[in-house]
Amino acid sequence: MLTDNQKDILKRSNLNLKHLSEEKLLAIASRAVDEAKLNDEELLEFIEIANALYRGGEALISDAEYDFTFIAELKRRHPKHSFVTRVEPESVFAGKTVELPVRMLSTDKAYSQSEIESWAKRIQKAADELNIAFDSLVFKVTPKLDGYAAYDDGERFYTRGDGRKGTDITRVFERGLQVADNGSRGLGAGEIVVGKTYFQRYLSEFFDNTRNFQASVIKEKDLEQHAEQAIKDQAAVFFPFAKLPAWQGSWTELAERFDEIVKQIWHAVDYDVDGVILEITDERIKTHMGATRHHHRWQIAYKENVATAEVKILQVVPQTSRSGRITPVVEVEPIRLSGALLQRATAHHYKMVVDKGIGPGAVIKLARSGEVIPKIEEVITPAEPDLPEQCPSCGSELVWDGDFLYCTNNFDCPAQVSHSIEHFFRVLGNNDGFGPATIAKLYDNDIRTIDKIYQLNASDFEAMGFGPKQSQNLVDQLQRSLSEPIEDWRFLAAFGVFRMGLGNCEKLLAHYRLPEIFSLSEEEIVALEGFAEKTADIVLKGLKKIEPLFNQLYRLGFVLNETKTKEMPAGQSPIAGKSLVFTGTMQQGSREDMIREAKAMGAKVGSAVSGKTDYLVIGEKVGATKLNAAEKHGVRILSEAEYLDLIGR
Ligand SMILES: NC(=O)c1ccc[n+]([C@@H]2O[C@H](COP(=O)([O-])OP(=O)(O)OC[C@H]3O[C@@H](n4cnc5c(N)ncnc54)[C@H](O)[C@@H]3O)[C@@H](O)[C@H]2O)c1
Ligand SMILES: [Zn+2]
Repeated sequence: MLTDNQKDILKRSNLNLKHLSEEKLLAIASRAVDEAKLNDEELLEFIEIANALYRGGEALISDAEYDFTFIAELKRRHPKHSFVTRVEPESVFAGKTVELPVRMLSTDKAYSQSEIESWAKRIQKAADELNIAFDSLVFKVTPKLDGYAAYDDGERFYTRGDGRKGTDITRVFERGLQVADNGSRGLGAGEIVVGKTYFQRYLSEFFDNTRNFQASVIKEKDLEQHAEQAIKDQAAVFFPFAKLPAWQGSWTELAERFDEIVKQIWHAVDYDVDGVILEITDERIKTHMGATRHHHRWQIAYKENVATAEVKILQVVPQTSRSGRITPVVEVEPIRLSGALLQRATAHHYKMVVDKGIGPGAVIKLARSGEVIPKIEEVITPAEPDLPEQCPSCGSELVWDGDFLYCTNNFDCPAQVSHSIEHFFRVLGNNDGFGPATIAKLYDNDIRTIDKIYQLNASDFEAMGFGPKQSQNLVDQLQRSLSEPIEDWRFLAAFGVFRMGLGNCEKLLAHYRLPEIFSLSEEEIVALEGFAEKTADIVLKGLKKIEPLFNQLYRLGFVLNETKTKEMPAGQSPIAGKSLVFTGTMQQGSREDMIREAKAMGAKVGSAVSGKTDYLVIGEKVGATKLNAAEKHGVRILSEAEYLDLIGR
């Protein structure tokens, strides 16, 4: 049974059990029902409820189960779902909902030093792009408080809410809450926490856990007497991140003394801590790297991985992918890890297989970090690897390109051809029947391109050995794929151009219409959000390659829903035709992103203020030159918030 407190939280969050019964909810929580057996609605309802209960201080399951079992399953089914890509909402507190002064995001997470190293590489790239010496950068490590995120602007106090809008809980300060360490008000983001030792001694009798206690401090209009006392005793405080004990130093030192530094910072405070936060301190890098809707790219949380296991490798099987890359699939002795049965692991490429000795008999440490197929964390006992000499599909010679082995057969490697066809029908998503077995049979009958498939009629299928019923069904399904409407970006993504997954196709088609994308220049692609120079080059080459097939299929008359274009019609955009200059550090995203958006809305964006400038948009830490110039020319100055208001965001 759910407790009364839990029921109360669900009621306040406006969550009802629609797809699950209470019994099933609890059965899932106790893992008596496997997550894979849930349909999408049930899985999502379970996650929503777990999240609300967690935020309300009455968690139903452990964090590890939440992250590695349920969110991992959701991520596998719907990688773009808002629970994966945005800040998870919290909505259980009494008080007025208000816009937050700055956006409060979640954090990106890493569970191994190698993931931290990849993050540092992204910082290095940003430093290179800005001509800043990477070695001169200061990294900062602080404890990751496991309390309640809140923001103190000096006057008002807010919960994190959904990251954009929080709840005004200024009353908590009015009730006597202090800032940790005799700190002053107005230090920005932090967490409401309670001392561990104090909790054990005075509060554990009345509250299940610290989270439960912290939630009660925020949630209740009338404080419980022990909570009131804890505030008086300054055991429960607001701890601004700016006041946290920190390690600071260069990347070289951090990488060298990683374990030691993490351990020291992890234990630097007497509060519940669920990791450490690593971030870069240089404002230029922060602005340059910006943020996703979920986290700042210049910050990352390092958490301990609870789900690791040591297993023996049975064999490493080469598989040829759609692009001809040979992927090593590592098969291991089956093992259960945080609830799931694992039988295989990913090694990124054959270079890694060779370097690390990933061969039959080797013992490896697996970590399940949010992905369904676990990563190889460490090779404990290496073994001689088996390197494939030929493509496992067509027997052609293999060549190395960088870290990867490739099949040299670009025309009729069965694996490449079949995977491309399969990919096409799967991504379209408006048909059934073209799975691996069907496609293999077509391949054997010399039907090896998608346009040829669309020319087949029922008797052609029958002649290839498909039964009469299946043959008719295949023809019906082809017809259905042509007449059932799909988004144009989905259609484009089905061609499997390297780097043009669903997301990038949608971005591209928000600016250009379908056939015209084939005549775009590299500059035009680079100008779009998310397309760097290197990507643009690869995308152009990829588009060239599919153009003939695309034209043939496009002519068949698929029913495509056009993506809504980003450009607003002039007159409707409040900044169309206006001349803008952006300066300073922006809080709501990177300056580059804002500039791109402004351009897409029809504004001209310059770098210097002149008599022609309409608006100067200022972030934080603005130099005097631009401000003086604006004053001199009578240019209207807008704060970041005023600007976002103006464009209606
Ligand atoms: N058990 C459950 O049922 C359940 C349900 C939902 C979420 N969760 C847990 O919550 C996590 C997601 O929560 P989240 O979005 O708060 O993300 P998160 O765990 O990544 O934490 C992000 C937050 O860390 C805080 N933070 C703490 N110390 C900090 C420091 N030193 N510097 C900067 N920021 C610091 C910030 O307030 C920031 O908002 C999940 O990974 C999961 O483990 C558990
Ligand atoms: Zn091949």
